[in-house]
Amino acid sequence: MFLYCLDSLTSSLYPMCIPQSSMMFLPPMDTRMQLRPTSCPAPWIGNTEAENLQTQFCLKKEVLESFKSCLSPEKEIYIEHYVSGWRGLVKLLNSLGSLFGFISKDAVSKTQILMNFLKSENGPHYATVQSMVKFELDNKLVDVDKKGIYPESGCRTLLRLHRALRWLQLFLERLRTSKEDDKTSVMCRDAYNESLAQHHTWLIRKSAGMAFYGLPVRPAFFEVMNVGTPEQVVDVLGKAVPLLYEVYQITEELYQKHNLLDLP
Ligand SMILES: CCCCCCCCCCCCC/C=C/[C@@H](O)[C@H](COP(=O)(O)O)NC(=O)CCCCCCCCCCCCCCC
Repeated sequence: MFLYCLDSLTSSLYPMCIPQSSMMFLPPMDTRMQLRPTSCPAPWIGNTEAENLQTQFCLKKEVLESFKSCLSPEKEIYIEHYVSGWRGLVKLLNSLGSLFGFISKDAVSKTQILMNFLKSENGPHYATVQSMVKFELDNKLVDVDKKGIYPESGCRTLLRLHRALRWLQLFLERLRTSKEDDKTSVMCRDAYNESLAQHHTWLIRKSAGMAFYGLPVRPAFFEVMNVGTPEQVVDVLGKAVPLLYEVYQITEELYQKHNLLDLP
């Protein structure tokens, strides 16, 4: 079955092939037709060129810089910048259309939980991932074995983003080393199967698998990142991937040390 999908870059329609057996996981037709939610206009569409420049998403500025600033010289991870890196990614995701809405909604909800902790009276304890872990464990604010009275602790919320960070790093590495004709949907699916998928229910895995078919082709995806020529994109990805890996590894070791990698 072919569906026509709005190309997020050129606003033209491009065909995407969807297996018939998977159609039941798609959102209702009226949602599919409106491929970009009105509340999330494409970031590059403004009334004037100046507005376009101000509102355009930029991978380097909104993601790379945030993840760079989230590491302190002592290798502590600042939650505020970590969250801001995720928010940049959500902005990019929103620009790809409403097919990805259920993913961005979950990411927004998780970043919001962390921001709420940061703004609360306990805010200073949530400055870094390290201080958050210490504070929540010392004060028994984490459901360790099964869901209980703290279903939305900072530790379990950040763990979900942490697992997604592994997917992101694997996906970006595939993109970086890909050739022009390689399929973004395949790169995304392989990275997902190697990481996040094992933590997701069957329904989420099927829905995510369907959404991947809606990804723009590689050249269009590179343009959405807005960092310049394909060579420049590859260069930025070459800086982003090791950085994301470092943030991932620091969190992974911390969570491992405290037995937090399987929080319900
Ligand atoms: C560009 C393609 C984007 C594909 C995204 C691939 C990841 C697929 C994730 C599917 C998540 C589906 C939503 C629901 C998830 C939750 O069930 C699940 C468990 O939470 P719970 O324990 O509270 O129930 N949540 C999670 O695992 C957290 C998922 C967070 C996903 C954030 C993804 C943001 C993606 C941003 C992509 C931007 C691409 C950038 C390329 C330069």
